Amino acid sequence: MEEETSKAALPDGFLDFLKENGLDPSIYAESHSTPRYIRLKPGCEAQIEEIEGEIKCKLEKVDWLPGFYALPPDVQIANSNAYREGKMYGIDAASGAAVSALNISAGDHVLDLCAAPGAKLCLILDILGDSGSVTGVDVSSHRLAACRTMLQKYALGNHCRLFVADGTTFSLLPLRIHSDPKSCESALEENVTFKEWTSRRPWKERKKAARVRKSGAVHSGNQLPELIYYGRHSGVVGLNKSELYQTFRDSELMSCGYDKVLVDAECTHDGSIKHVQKFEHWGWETLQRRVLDAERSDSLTVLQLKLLTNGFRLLKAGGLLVYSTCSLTVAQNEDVVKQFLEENPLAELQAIDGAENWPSKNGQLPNTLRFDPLTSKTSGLFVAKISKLAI
Ligand SMILES: C[S@@+](CC[C@H](N)C(=O)[O-])C[C@H]1O[C@@H](n2cnc3c(N)ncnc32)[C@H](O)[C@@H]1O
Repeated sequence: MEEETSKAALPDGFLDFLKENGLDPSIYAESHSTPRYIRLKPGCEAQIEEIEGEIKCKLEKVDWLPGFYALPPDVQIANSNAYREGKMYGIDAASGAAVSALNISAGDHVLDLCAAPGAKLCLILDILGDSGSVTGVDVSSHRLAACRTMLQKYALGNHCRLFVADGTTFSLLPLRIHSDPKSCESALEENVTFKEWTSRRPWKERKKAARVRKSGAVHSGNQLPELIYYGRHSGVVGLNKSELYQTFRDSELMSCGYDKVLVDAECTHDGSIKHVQKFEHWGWETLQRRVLDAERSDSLTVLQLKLLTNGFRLLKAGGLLVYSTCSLTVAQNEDVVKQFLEENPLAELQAIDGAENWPSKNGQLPNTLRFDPLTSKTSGLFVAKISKLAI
């Protein structure tokens, strides 16, 4: 009966899309009761009762994912003081699982290749605390600007730098040597150093960045990555432009690359029930155009493979990469990973620690995982963990 209701609520085009991709529409049957999830900023756990009082509901601990809490789907948090003051984040538990699969430890240098709007990036920074670094990259300048706002809201930016760039060609290594944050020159010219970041950028610099964006150079990968934010301890302060934008040989990447890379790739979002639900308001025709278009799906798989390949190139030997999408189609997940493994003999799929207790199912490739909304009571997500072997 419930399945019938959900089928009736989904448009024919979407049902056809699910059928073509071998996906059972019943995974959306309980979508309207899927909980929403939050995590608390480290240090705010003692304030749980106060927060519960404010949002007028109990925070139910997610027993399989430390630090996460479930709430009924209709509870609003955006207007609460706790949210406004940056004490809690809205983030789906499956997203938390993707970050957990990276096994981040203190001091890691992490690359987040599709970072915006930044829910996973913030979690990574909270795990790292006062150590390591995070480099966030996204091709969309307005989405990455929202990510920067989030870093500022949660006071998380100290060890982070953000670049508007094409993740398929991004080529900057982590800055392992931290420079002197007191250096105080402008970095507009090659030979002067970056001073502390400020939101008030010189007019000339803003104009130049706008020109580059307008020309489409970011998308074509012909332009230097645009640094739109860097924290005091991100390693940028005190460098000059040529030091920041140094290029490296691929052989150097094996020892100097990132410890961890997250490729949370652009996808059709069909597994994300929250995303699908938005189309109830935007109109199902928009879903047809943005999600189901076959040509778009084909070019997406090419993009996903390129992002995964470049993310892996930037990983050091012994490092770990997580590939995730909020699509549940095999084409955007197992097929992409399979082709990538065939082309990259140094890549090996790894079991995800702790996943035996997660409400996920096995993917079609060994060690890959699928969170479907019905079984997991989370938003849909595919997760694969890949290590880079030494030569
Ligand atoms: C699924 S979202 C990432 C969500 C993000 N990781 C988070 O947790 O908030 C995918 C992102 O990929 C970005 N993207 C699309 N093509 C890209 C490319 N070629 N290089 C880098 N980012 C890209 C999109 O702008 C979008 O922000």
